[in-house]
Amino acid sequence: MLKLIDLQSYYGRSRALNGVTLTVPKGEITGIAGRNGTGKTTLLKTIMGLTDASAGQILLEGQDLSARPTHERAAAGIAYVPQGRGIIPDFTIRENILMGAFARRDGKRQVPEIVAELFPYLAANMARPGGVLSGGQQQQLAIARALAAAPDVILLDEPNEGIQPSIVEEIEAVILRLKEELGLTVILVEQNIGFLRRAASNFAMLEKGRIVESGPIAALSDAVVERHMTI
Ligand SMILES: Nc1ncnc2c1ncn2[C@@H]1O[C@H](COP(=O)(O)OP(=O)(O)OP(=O)(O)O)[C@@H](O)[C@H]1O
Repeated sequence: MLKLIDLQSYYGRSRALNGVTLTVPKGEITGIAGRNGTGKTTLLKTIMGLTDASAGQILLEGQDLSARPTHERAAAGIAYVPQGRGIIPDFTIRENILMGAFARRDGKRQVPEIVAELFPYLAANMARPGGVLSGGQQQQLAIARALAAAPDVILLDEPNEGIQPSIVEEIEAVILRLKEELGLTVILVEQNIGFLRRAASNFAMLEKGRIVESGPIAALSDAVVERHMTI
């Protein structure tokens, strides 16, 4: 279980998270929703230790990671798939994936077998540069890179953003397999409420850096969406 307790987070002196407390159940998908600029990305970055400063506790199976540097959080089992994917265009697919392997606790530097199972196209094109891939393929590559760290928890920031509708279903299927076949704990920032309702077991709705609604996914009603997501 991942427990976030009273998280505050800052960019310079500006506060972007203001007291976020959330329990993320093990082996489930927890959805994070909210309008633009409400702190969803900041929440994931704070879990990874990537904002300028933060306070509060981040407990992974009881171990407090909040004072640890990012690479130790990765080694503790948290992997991050950032918005925009962060692929290195001049690196090959294999090199992009292996970047994730540096966080592995067992020292193995290899492309995990599950990558070939989930992403046959990537497996068949390991020597191609990451930069030539489509948006959907780059998203697959970013997930593959995260899996190369052999994580327990994976943080996904709007994985369907900017991806062709025909590929969205494939990405969604992969996210469900991360939970069902690999038993990963997933935190999913997602604007597509339909997908959140299909995939997540719990949700938290952010507004101005705070959680304004949270609970089992059945509580993510149309009224809640209307109240906190329409402009
Ligand atoms: N690098 C940064 N420096 C300063 N302020 C930032 C930075 N990144 C985000 N912010 C501010 O922090 C707040 C939360 O932003 P964040 O990106 O976490 O929101 P979000 O909910 O993920 O939005 P979106 O849906 O647009 O990705 C916003 O007010 C934003 O302007």
